[in-house]
Amino acid sequence: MTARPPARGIGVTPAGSWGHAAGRGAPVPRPARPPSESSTGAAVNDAPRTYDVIVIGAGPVGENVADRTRAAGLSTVVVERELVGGECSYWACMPSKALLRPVIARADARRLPGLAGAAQAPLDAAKVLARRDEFTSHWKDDGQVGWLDSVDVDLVRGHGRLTGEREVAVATPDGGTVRLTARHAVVVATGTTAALPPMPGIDDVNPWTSRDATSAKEAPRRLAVVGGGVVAVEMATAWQALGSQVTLLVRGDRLLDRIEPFAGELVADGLREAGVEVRFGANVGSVERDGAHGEVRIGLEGGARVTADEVLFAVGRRPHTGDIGLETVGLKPGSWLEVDDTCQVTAVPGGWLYACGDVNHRALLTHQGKYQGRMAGAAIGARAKGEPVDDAPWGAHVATADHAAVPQVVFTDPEVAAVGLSAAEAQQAGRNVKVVDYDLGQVAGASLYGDDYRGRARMVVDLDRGHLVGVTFVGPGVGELLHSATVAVAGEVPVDRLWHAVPSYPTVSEIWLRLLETYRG
Ligand SMILES: Cc1cc2nc3c(=O)[nH]c(=O)nc-3n(C[C@H](O)[C@H](O)[C@H](O)COP(=O)(O)OP(=O)(O)OC[C@H]3O[C@@H](n4cnc5c(N)ncnc54)[C@H](O)[C@@H]3O)c2cc1C
Ligand SMILES: NC(=O)c1ccc[n+]([C@@H]2O[C@H](COP(=O)([O-])OP(=O)(O)OC[C@H]3O[C@@H](n4cnc5c(N)ncnc54)[C@H](O)[C@@H]3O)[C@@H](O)[C@H]2O)c1
Repeated sequence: MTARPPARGIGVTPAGSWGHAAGRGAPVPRPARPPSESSTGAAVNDAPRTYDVIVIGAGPVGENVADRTRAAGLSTVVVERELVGGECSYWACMPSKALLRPVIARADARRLPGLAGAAQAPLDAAKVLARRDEFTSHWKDDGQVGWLDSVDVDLVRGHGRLTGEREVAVATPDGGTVRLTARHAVVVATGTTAALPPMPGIDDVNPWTSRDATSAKEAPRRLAVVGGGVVAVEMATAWQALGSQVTLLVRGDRLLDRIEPFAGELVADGLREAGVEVRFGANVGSVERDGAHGEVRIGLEGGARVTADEVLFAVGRRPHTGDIGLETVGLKPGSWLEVDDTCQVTAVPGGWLYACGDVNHRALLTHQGKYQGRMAGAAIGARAKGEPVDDAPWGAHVATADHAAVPQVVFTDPEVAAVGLSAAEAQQAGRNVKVVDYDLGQVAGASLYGDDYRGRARMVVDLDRGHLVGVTFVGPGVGELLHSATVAVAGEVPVDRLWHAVPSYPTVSEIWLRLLETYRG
């Protein structure tokens, strides 16, 4: 990763140059390296190397923790067993969005007379996949390793395990062991992997997981997708457009069940219009494949069957904590790591163990994990220097937004963009709220954006506190609107003051004016 991304050029920009770590000015002066430290991952001797901070896992979150602890002047080492940049850079956010961007651009073009005709052709799947490969730097991490080096964070390649308080042993690829000791903190940022449900036949069919769905070299003729969450709807959108006939098997009766119900409804409509077969109440009971490469037969409860060339299971995640030595510090292997708002693991005494990102299960999103990394890194820095920790809500060392203002964009057609609480969540939390809905297609900027614009917006106003606690937009192009809502929710901007925030005419942002007019009656 480079601190300042180079101008984008195919084959030049490393994965993760897209901003996982903060941009910064001059490098932070590095403390003198103790004799036991090495700047390489090679096993130099058996003596433990001592650092101020050890980070296990160099995904986007581990990188950001390391960035912040180095900025605080603490010597820092990260341990990575695969690629520096983690799941997000190589098998999740970046490749999936590289696959989806042309799909969404084409859908937008098809809504514009004068352009629609030119946008009827199928996507050139080979070129889309080649661009995806560029965004993953062909699954090489030299760029991000270079970034670590540029900020004086050491890297040890291998599988890291806790071996006791402040101790980590790394099993290196050459069969050696590097022992590390932390003066101040060990941060677990080991992320997650795809969960597979226990089911007859699942071990024999070699199902696709999110890794295959983001790195496949060609579109299967028929793809069955199991799940109704974000991975399922995004990957159904991508592969249907890239040439597969997709069948989406949803065990419940709606998509995206953690977001406002109208989001799932509009996304289901969009998937169906794109040619995806969406089946609700489809509970998969068994899977079997004809030989090693034959078709997959998926048995649904009730007796129905679906046949496909590949089956993707997108049914959630499990933490990478099964083999990281949790038992040596009194924790249960395989568990999510519960943390306080500075990301200290609450069940481990002494305050030296932190967990950031997916592994703490607060919000399985890159941007939110990176935010936790920034806060935890700053808290570690303050504690190491004996400075006060600002842990009041919204303080400098706490990830308060995890509870109140987690934003998420789902890159489907239409897009979904949501932050904070849904109406149902706010009501369940006992809040006195007013829910305001508006048809996005009635906004001038939206109708200019594309003909027959279909979308909807909702804001949830806490009447006792006088500010928004949740906003959801669904419609083409709404992803870029979301940050305005995040600022309103995280900033607890009084709704009366929002009335003075004038959106430009004629943009889709005028939805704000319409929502506020409706609220005020
Ligand atoms: C298909 C898909 C698309 C997604 N799209 C988005 C999106 O658009 N936007 C978004 O915000 N989020 C998205 N996410 C979620 C996002 O990928 C995760 O929230 C993010 O990767 C979490 O970062 P992390 O650093 O916590 O973990 P990871 O990215 O999983 O990184 C953890 C790292 O730790 C390493 N590691 C694990 N165990 C060890 C060990 N014992 N020793 C050494 N190293 C170890 C791993 O090799 C890995 O490199 C998507 C997820 C999926 C599956
Ligand atoms: N654009 C984005 O921000 C983005 C994109 C992809 C993933 N992600 C993140 O990655 C995480 C993982 O995504 P995901 O879609 O795998 O998980 P998810 O938790 O979002 O959805 C899982 C879905 O699978 C269903 N399910 C669970 N067990 C099942 C079973 N046995 N059979 C059938 N269905 C089952 C659930 O009801 C749910 O609909 C999410 O938390 C998400 O936030 C984010």
